[in-house]
Amino acid sequence: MTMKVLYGAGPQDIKGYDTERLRAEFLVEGMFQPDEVRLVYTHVDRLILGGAMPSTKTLTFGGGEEIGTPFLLSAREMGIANLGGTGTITVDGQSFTLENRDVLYVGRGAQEISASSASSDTPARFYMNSVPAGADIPHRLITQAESKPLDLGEARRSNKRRLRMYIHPQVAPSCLLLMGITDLAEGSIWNTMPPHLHERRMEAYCYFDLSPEDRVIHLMGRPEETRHLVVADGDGVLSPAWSIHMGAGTGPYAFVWGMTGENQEYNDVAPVALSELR
Ligand SMILES: O=C(O)C(=O)C[C@H](O)C(=O)CO
Ligand SMILES: [Zn+2]
Repeated sequence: MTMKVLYGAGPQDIKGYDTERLRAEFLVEGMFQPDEVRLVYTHVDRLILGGAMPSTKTLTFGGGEEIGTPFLLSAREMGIANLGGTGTITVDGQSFTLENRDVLYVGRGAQEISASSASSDTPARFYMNSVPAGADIPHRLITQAESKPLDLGEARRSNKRRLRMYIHPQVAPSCLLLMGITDLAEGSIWNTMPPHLHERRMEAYCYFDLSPEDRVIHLMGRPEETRHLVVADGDGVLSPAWSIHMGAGTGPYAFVWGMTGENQEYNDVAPVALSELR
């Protein structure tokens, strides 16, 4: 297992960032590598994000040496979304089979986590978000069928999409983690349109199901001074509470969103009018 650290940046900092620096602070590349577990610890609300892609072997992790606790989840909870082929996550001997777009909630106190794929031809791609937690909540598999759907946007505005909530008070309660997956309707390209801000929660995205040649142009920053990141399949993006987050794809795509902060009120957002964007 590898763990990189990102320290985070504020709106004043990014005024002077060039493309390389902006990408270094906000874009997480290379999370999914065959037979590796790659995590990134960010000081943006202490969210850890990362990927595990078991191909030919079972990957075992869960030690806490990098973060100064006995185990990785001694004081944290975790959501694991499967973005690839069928796979299994075993948490302290309890096994869960995750099909594509199923999500596992792993509660605080888990010690040993292992990940394997049903087939090395179509390996599982396990995407993880972990945040500090104040209570022990039992591990729980949330299948796509159990998630709560929300249909947004319109085809004529190219922003029709179905958002599914998995780790959410009405579906599978957690301490502070929220996690879901949004799929764009065929022909639609815009996510999170119109955009919003939520000062009380940060957010992380992981874009997936893009063709190798396609990209998402992810918009970020203060509404009055936006920046963009050009994002490929499997890349993660950090969105601090001060930043908008929205994107347009050059081809089909989906993304996982994860949030943590002061509350779990999904609707606690401030809409941003498109006329405010610069
Ligand atoms: O397409 C969307 O809209 C989203 O998926 C929005 C994210 O869920 C989000 O930004 C939640 O705050
Ligand atoms: Zn948001």
